[in-house]
Amino acid sequence: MLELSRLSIGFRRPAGLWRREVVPALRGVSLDVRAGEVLAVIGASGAGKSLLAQAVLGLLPANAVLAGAMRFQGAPLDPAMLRGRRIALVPQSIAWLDPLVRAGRQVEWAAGRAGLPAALRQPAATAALARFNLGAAASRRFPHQLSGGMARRAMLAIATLGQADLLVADEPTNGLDPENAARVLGHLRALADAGRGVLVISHDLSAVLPQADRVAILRDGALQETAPATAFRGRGEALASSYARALWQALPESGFHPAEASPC
Ligand SMILES: Nc1ncnc2c1ncn2[C@@H]1O[C@H](COP(=O)(O)OP(=O)(O)OP(=O)(O)O)[C@@H](O)[C@H]1O
Ligand code: NI
Repeated sequence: MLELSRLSIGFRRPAGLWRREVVPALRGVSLDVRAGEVLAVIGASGAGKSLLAQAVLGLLPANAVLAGAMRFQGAPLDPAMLRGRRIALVPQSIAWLDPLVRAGRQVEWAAGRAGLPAALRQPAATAALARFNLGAAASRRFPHQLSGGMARRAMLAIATLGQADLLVADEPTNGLDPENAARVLGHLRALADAGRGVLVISHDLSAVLPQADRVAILRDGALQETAPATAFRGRGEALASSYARALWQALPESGFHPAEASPC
């Protein structure tokens, strides 16, 4: 569905009086998202995860330089044409919500953009908010009256309300308690099971692993490997990169204790 080939992103900055240099941020990343799957992109803060999302949605800052190829459903990707219709984004920042408009109304707008007739927009918005555990009281609030986690769930309602084929969710569980986080990831899983493609970005491998089909590991702008979620078991012998193995072994659920492994 989505194919990224050798995608590189850098940022122009002045270097002396006349020259400009490009500081690399994403280096030759190739990956694909298939219909029906959840692909998790995992990496530490600053690894380039959000840049990947911004590139796919055509939302990179003006000083960004992009190289490589992006294709969507077999054709060169034109983000401006597809954004919000065929490709939806759950942004990392809750500042994407309009501060002057009540949350429920913003979800209704999304229903309008999805092509629903006026009479159906409010019930659709109510249902979308309820899916993420938000009721009428939250719907009436302005963004600044919502908690961070509530605002994130409102953005999830907005992004998932349409019929987008591909959903890109950038840190969709940040600020959520385990119950709401599980609900969010469960819904993303259900969208994939219904045939959509889901690219979920997170710094938290253990949170997304149970719902992911494949996991792409980013480090300092470079892809370390893309592995099936089933490779994250045992001591990570099935993982190709030492970085992915170290990430896995650091999790309690790996059951790996370095102290036990070394004879001392
Ligand atoms: N507008 C910009 N100008 C210059 N550099 C930028 C810009 N936006 C991002 N970067 C750089 O690109 C790199 C990757 O940023 P990105 O936001 O993709 O990280 P991330 O993996 O999403 O991190 P986090 O988990 O903290 O959200 C960082 O080194 C960042 O400083
Ligand atoms: Ni980010």
